Amino acid sequence: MKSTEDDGIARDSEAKKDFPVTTNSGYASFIDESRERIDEIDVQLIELIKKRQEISGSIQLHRLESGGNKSDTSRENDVLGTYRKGLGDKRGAALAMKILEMCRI
Ligand SMILES: C=C(O[C@@H]1C=C(C(=O)O)C=C[C@H]1O)C(=O)O
Repeated sequence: MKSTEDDGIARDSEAKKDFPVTTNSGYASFIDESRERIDEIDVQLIELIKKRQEISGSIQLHRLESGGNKSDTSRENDVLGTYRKGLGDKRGAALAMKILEMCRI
């Protein structure tokens, strides 16, 4: 299995402690409960993305209606920087680009 050092992603070291993953049923419970947590996170992420789309869209629309450009490259670079700082250069940039794309009207 990859270690944190290999890929830069921290592991949830607490997750497995509640389960005797040395047995088949313990392992299945660990997977099931971990997936439930992932599902909850995904629901939250989707809600946050939808909220971001609404806010971003209203800024873009306002700018368009005032005769300006939809996009603002300087601000997009700041957003890119935030994600790179938080998630690492490669993953951060990839996610920021996707989110910016999804928020364009
Ligand atoms: C929301 C804005 O408009 C656009 C959308 C952005 C975004 O989704 O973060 C960033 C810059 C702009 O291209 C903004 O200028 O803040």
